[in-house]
Amino acid sequence: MNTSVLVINCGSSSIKYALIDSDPNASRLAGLAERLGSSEACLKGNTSSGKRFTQTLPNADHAEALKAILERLEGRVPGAVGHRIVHGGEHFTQAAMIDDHVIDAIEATAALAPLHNPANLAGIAATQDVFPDLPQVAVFDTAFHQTLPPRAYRYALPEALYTEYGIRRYGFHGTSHAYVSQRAATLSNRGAGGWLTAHLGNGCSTSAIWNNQSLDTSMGLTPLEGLVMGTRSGDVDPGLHAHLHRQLNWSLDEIDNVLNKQSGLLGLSGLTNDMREVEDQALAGHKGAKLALEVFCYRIAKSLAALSCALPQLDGIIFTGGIGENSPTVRRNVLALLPHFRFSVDDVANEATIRGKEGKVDNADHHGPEVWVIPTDEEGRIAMETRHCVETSE
Ligand SMILES: Nc1ncnc2c1ncn2[C@@H]1O[C@H](COP(=O)(O)OP(=O)(O)O)[C@@H](O)[C@H]1O
Ligand SMILES: CC(=O)OP(=O)(O)O
Ligand SMILES: [Mg+2]
Repeated sequence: MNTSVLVINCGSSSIKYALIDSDPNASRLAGLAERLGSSEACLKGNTSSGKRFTQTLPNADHAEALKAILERLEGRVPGAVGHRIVHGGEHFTQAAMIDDHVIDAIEATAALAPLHNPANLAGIAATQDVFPDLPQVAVFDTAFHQTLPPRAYRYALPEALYTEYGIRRYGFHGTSHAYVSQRAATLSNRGAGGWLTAHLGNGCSTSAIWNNQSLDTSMGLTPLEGLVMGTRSGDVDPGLHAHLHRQLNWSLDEIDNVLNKQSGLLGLSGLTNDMREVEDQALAGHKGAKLALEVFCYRIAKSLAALSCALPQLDGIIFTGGIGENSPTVRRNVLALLPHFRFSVDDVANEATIRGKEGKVDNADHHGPEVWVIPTDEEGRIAMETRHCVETSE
């Protein structure tokens, strides 16, 4: 097979893409088409000579944005397309060649990831229109977490809700947790022992990984459970839904919308879902922003402490995602809330490890668990799994 893979990560109003060669030294064409469906959609990316470009796409939908993306690939036709699919339910423990059966299975789980799966399906349809003859592969966020044992994936609910309706914890961001934990195991002397990972982007989740296998994670049936996120509440009292309905007469759709789109950093700060602005405003003394930062960090620390129960031993912790990779403040605040774990952060290294830098940020001479910052590479991992899936199906 021609070994370059076009990776497509379709969100509801954006598409991230990357054209990835099997030679890691080859230049990677990558970019983002955002605000799709609005009058000022925009495509940003790089060219093989490293130049940045920006292109306005008037009123573009997913299909039009994909066409514009393909025109930016400088004539390089990929050998396969790899799609990020957020929810694969229990059907998929690894990547799968896309056919009608796989599309039906993705549709069947769409209700569990309403912000993600419908957009992922739109990305598949648009790509199949443009490349009807290329192999297309689905790489699932949930697949890496299929190693969770029942004690971690079952809710304490009547059994039939699991056996008949698949209501259980699935976990997400699997390609990211898998990539960063394997990278840390390669870079650290500790190897593939016990690692806690914190993927902190717009969506946020933690995971406990032992010997390259996920043993527990903070997201559950849907990507709403767990940590505070950009606009998602994370954990709330399960009694909240009934309370809001009975007291405020809110419909299920209204409740869902508030918890998914108006909560998290945005809800707490009353300002923004963007951590950069939350930090700036917190420094300037804005009460809501200070509270948002405090709750965000406390909930991450609490989740990491809870997940440590899944591990026989703790070798280190890994921060990744836009916030994990770029915010020394969040990393410092989270670790300060975990004094029993004997982390020892090197403040200079912590401040310096931002903007795509990879490294260990603890003091070299201490004996506690290590602290790593590892920029995630969901696209690289999706390309690797896509290539493997195509080659083993040939
Ligand atoms: N320098 C920075 N300091 C703090 N947060 C940052 C910084 N750069 C990016 N972020 C945050 O990263 C988040 C986006 O993460 P990212 O992983 O890119 O998102 P996505 O989940 O959409 O891929 C936003 O909250 C953004 O504010
Ligand atoms: C699963 C999930 O939350 O994904 P994202 O971070 O891309 O929103
Ligand atoms: Mg993300």
